[in-house]
Order: sequence, then C-alpha cells, then structure tokens
Amino acid sequence: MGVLLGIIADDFTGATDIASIIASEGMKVVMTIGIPSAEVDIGTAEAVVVALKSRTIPSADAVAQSLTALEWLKTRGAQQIVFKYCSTFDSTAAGNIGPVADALADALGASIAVVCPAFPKNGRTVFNGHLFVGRQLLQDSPMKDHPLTPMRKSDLVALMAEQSAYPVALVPHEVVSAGEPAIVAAFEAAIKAGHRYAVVDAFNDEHLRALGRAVRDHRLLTGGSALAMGLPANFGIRPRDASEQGPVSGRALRTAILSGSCSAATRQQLARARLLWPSLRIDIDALFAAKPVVEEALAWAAAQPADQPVVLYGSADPAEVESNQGRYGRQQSGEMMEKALAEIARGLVAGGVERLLVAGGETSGAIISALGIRGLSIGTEIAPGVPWTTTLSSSRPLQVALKSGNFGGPDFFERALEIAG
Ligand SMILES: Nc1ncnc2c1ncn2[C@@H]1O[C@H](COP(=O)(O)OP(=O)(O)O)[C@@H](O)[C@H]1O
Ligand SMILES: O=C(O)[C@@H](O)C(=O)COP(=O)(O)O
Repeated sequence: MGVLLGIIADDFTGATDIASIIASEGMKVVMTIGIPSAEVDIGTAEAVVVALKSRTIPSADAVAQSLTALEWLKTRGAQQIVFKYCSTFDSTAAGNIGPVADALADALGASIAVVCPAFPKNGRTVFNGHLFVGRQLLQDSPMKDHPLTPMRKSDLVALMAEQSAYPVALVPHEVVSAGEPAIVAAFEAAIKAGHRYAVVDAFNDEHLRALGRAVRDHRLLTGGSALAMGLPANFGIRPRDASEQGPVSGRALRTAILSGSCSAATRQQLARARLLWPSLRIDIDALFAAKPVVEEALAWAAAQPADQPVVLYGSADPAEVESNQGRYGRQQSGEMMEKALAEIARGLVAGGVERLLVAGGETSGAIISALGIRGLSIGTEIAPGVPWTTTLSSSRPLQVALKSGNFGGPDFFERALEIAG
C-alpha cells in the first residue's frame, strides 16, 4: 500500500512520542533516525516518522533537513505530512517552527496548515489560542527556564506570526466543539481571509478527534503528537488491541539511565531514582576543565552490580543551569553535556549495557546519533508519549526509551523497568 502518513519530528523523544500514538491507533509505524538509510527496512509501514535533531540548530539547517525528509517521504508515497514539534512549542528566538512550517507548506503547496500542540493527556491544552501546561500558561510554567528554548510567551497566534512569513488565524474552541463541519468552514474562511495557518483550540481528545476528521484533505499539519490521534481513521485504520504490542523483553537486561534533561519532572524522577540505584552526577566544570570525566564515569559504572540499573546525569536546577550558562554559554553548556552523555552511552553499550533509558530530547538525539542507531520499532507505552522501543539496525538490538523531559510521573523509571520485565 505504501506510506500513508509521513511525519517529520524535530527531536527524538518527540518522534517516539508521535510514533507511539500512531501505533496505538492501529497504524504500522517505523521511526527512522534522520533521513532513512538503506539499512532500515521500512517493510510495510503505513506511517514513517523521520526523527531529526532540528529544534535548536540554525534555522536554515532545520529547513534544509526537513525538506530532505519531505522529499524522501514523498517518494515513498506519503499522502499527508505532519510536522511534529513539542507540545510546549519549544523553539528558539529565531524559530525553528515557523521557518520549517513555511518551507514545508510552500513545498507541498498547502493552502492552510493547522498549528496545534495540544496534548491533553499530558496537560497541554490550547484555549483561545493560549497554550497551557497544566493549570499554568506556558510562560509561567517550568518551560520559562528551559536551558535551550525558554518559553516566555503563551499566545500561539503571536508566537507563530513572529516566526512565520504568513498570516495566522485562530479557530476557537466554540467552533471546535461544534464539530467537523464547523471546523472545515472555519478553515475555508481563514483561507479566504488570506491566512496560511490556523491555530486550533483543543483541550480534550474529542476536540483532537474532530480536528483529525476536519483535516482529512490537508497536505500539511503541524503540532504535537496528540494531533495524530485522529488521523489513522481517515485512512480506514482502526485501533489494534494493546496486547498485540507484546512484552518488551523476557529477561533482565543490563540497564543504564542517562539524563541531560533539567526539567522539573525529570529532576523529581531522578531524585527518586537516586534513592533506589547507584547514581553518578556528571560535573560540567570538570568537563570544561578537560578532566577524564567520561573514563571515570565508565569505570564507576563497571564497578556497580550488574543487576542494578546505573544512573548517570548532568541534570541541574534552573539556578545552576543559569550559572553554568553564564560561565560557558548556553549552547556550549548544552552541547558539552550532551557530548559527554553520548560518549558515556557508547562506552556503556560497548561494555554490555543492553537497555537504555534516556531523559531529554536533545540528550536523546545526541546519544542515539552517537550509537549509530538508524531506526526504532515502537513497543509498549510506559507513560503517555513515552514507549519502549527496540533498535532496528544495530547488530545487537538495544531496548531504548526516550523520555521527553516533561513527561512521566515521579515513579517513571521504576515503572519503565517494571513494564520491561
Ligand atoms: N548541568 C547542566 N548545565 C547546563 N546545561 C545542562 C546541564 N545538564 C544538562 N544540560 C543541557 O540541557 C539541555 C536539556 O535539553 P533536553 O535534553 O532536550 O531536555 P528536555 O527534554 O528536558 O528539554 C541539554 O542540551 C543538556 O545538555
Ligand atoms: O511534544 C512533546 O512534549 C514531546 O514529544 C517532545 O517533543 C519532547 O521534547 P523534550 O521535552 O525536549 O524531550
């Protein structure tokens, strides 16, 4: 049948997030790391998620990579394209959501594209065009302190208009609640008024399913992972039984937890993990002083009991992150920690670790790329938006979970290991 849905995700945790939602709606989905290589057999996949690490790179590079991904998806017959970004609209001051969306809309000749990061199961809702995280506006949530993409505004129409070259409309919740025909009429009115984007209110799954039906004929959609929940049904696909996804593994695997996420949720999860398992903090000052941090971390990990997960983390609270960035620079601090965790991951896998739990989107991108992983198959969901996955191309398959910084409850890591068996 060929690929029906093509997804371009701007980070790796986001890619597993949307792949998990599509899989649970019954579509056969494969996730590829970067532009798919010949090594990754997409088989009979109905949806392909191309994971890029394009959220915080220069805009021109993000646009170029996204267009290459689009070309590949088009050659595989993709009938509809989703540009997946974060449910908290994570973007740098220069973009990259607007510039990438503009380039994709132009290349596809899309007359209108929705902008909808809502993910109600994880507390991300859009109301009158404003993005909420739980009960807080995005700008008041912990996202205001994100190390790379601090979000200080919540008005999605304004945010998108700043980043894009095209006019942006709002489809408010009264219209969305009225259902598919009203939403379709609102899109038509927006096109007539010269708008290229429509921010769509959504604060529950019913809104997203109605939206899914209303965008059946759209060439391009932009938004968070939950936007995809209504799409497989447009292709006549029905949700499959969760039990078909099967257990992750039948035996205990040597496990490492690696975290570069500095989010409030991850720091809470780490505080708990540190009480349960051997843990080591990666010192950013030692990294900048060119001390043998990676070698020492690997020696430390090798000395821990093999039946216990080891926890290695750079994660710090907002005050410490700010102080590090003051000394070393924002981008430089982020990249230094990502590189160290990626080298540690490589050493751990070479030393026999077969299961990795990674917290943080940029961190996941760095680690998965360093390991040379080219594709992932999607398994059981641990928490909304976070599935277990298995690597596709590596000679020795790894079990991997890539956790968005903001996702999962305080017991996320224990839960993940319980599910893995
Ligand atoms: N101690 C630290 N000081 C400064 N930056 C850090 C520190 N620890 C981690 N970082 C960086 O913070 C960023 C966190 O981003 P990311 O991995 O995407 O997490 P999240 O999923 O929470 O957004 C990464 O670039 C990471 O390297
Ligand atoms: O949409 C989401 O919130 C996630 O899928 C996502 O993109 C996570 O990004 P990070 O928080 O940077 O991991």
